[in-house]
Amino acid sequence: MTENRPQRSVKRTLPARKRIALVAHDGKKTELLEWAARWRDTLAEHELVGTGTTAGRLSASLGLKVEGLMSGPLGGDQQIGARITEQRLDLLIFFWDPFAPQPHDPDVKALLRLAALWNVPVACNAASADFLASSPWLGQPYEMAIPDADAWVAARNPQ
Ligand SMILES: O=C(CO)COP(=O)(O)O
Repeated sequence: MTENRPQRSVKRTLPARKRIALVAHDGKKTELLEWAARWRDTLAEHELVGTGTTAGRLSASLGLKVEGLMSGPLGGDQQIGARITEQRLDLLIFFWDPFAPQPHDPDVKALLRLAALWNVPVACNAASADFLASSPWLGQPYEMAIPDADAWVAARNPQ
């Protein structure tokens, strides 16, 4: 009986130009906009994506291209989770609101679970986002370990 978690890992290299998701709940949008304004020049070096409302506000206030996915309550968190699973996202900055239950709380939890699973760096508030944005790894390739998905499937399908 194999333990019910991936037993092997493989290397994944994050590119120098990161694909960064920016997301904030309504009660945290102002904080995220203020944070992003401080880091505008840094963010401009990377590819930005966000849930619908957050992306629209960031794009307008920063004057940068921010790809807009679906709004969070309509499935945007799940779209970002899918990108993480497909190794198409490198960093998640998600100012989730600890004081406001969301209609899509299961989606929020699912997104944070996938980020933890796939070893994606996550910032949940301005201080952690400062640490990520000031990291020397932000502008360089970064090698990390992720679960070996092929080995996981093979172990569950013994010949
Ligand atoms: O709800 C969100 C994340 O869970 C964010 O969605 P919006 O950016 O559309 O407000």
